[in-house]
Amino acid sequence: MAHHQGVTCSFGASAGFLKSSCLLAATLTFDFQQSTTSLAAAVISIMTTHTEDSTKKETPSWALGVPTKLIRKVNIIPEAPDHLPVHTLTFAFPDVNHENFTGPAVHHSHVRLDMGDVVKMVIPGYKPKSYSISDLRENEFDVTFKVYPNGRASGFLDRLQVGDHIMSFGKHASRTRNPGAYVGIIVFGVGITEGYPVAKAELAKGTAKVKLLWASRTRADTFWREELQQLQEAYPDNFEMVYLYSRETVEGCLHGRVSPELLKQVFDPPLPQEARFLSVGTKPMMKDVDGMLGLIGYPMPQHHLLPKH
Ligand SMILES: Cc1cc2nc3c(=O)[nH]c(=O)nc-3n(C[C@H](O)[C@H](O)[C@H](O)COP(=O)(O)OP(=O)(O)OC[C@H]3O[C@@H](n4cnc5c(N)ncnc54)[C@H](O)[C@@H]3O)c2cc1C
Repeated sequence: MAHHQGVTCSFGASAGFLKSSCLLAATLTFDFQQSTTSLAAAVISIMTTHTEDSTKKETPSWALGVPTKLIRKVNIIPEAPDHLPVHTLTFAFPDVNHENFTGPAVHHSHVRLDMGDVVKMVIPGYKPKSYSISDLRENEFDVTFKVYPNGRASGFLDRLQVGDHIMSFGKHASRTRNPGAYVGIIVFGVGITEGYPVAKAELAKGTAKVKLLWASRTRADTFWREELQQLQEAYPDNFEMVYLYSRETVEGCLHGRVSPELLKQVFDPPLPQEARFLSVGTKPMMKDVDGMLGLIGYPMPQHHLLPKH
């Protein structure tokens, strides 16, 4: 899923460097004998060596990431014939100072969930792939992901075992916040991993009204329903959750697909000029939603909650 434009990094690595970085990543993933600290020190030293040896167009050293240890793995949607599995992986913050990250890479503790920042998971032999951080605690962070059939990145994450390391780094999404009293969030499927943290953050910031529309195929494709219910209870006047299912009719939920009419029905801000929107899904889905919002009186980018800068 491509939640947002332009955050996926493209790699122009030379064969030689790619090979050594894969080897390094593989070693770091499977050698559990060493401590994270010594692994991190090794990576930083290799990053430095690489910077000295490489030619301009090669993989930037900042994109190698640092060893990041998986400490918990929880299945939240089991695999079934009619839906794909979803897991939450909890990683410990890498034991590396923020100052050791260069370029656009940042330490995981610097990722801003309210701004839609991401963590880049460096998939060995492939490339860094973006994942929203679904929760950030004092010394650890969560990534919640759907496992796609033959998915290179999601398949690799799926095969990680507790105690394994993966190379990763944080990255700002280069967005600004365009405040408004009314925030509408439209998420498709696993896009809730960004939509829910942003909704929580907006409520914590005192946004008068936050409405979250979650479009899924069926109820079984959704998760965190209890957490979302708790958020509703914590902010009875400020938060509203709307479930929309395209392949199932469920009492109290909408049925159908996202359309201009549906968006008009769900989002009815008292002061339209105060309305801000965020959509999370594949690039075409987000583009479609922008078009639909434009049709019903919310032209973009004026009404974006988190426009790119
Ligand atoms: C900013 C950003 C944040 C993201 N956050 C998350 C997140 O929090 N959780 C998460 O699970 N993913 C997230 N993604 C998507 C993630 O980066 C990968 O694209 C996703 O895991 C699929 O990669 P893959 O290599 O496993 O699949 P690929 O090898 O790219 O594809 C494997 C198969 O799955 C299909 N497929 C891939 N993506 C989708 C899709 N979205 N819908 C339907 N079919 C698909 C492909 O068509 C192909 O057939 C995010 C993407 C971006 C850009």
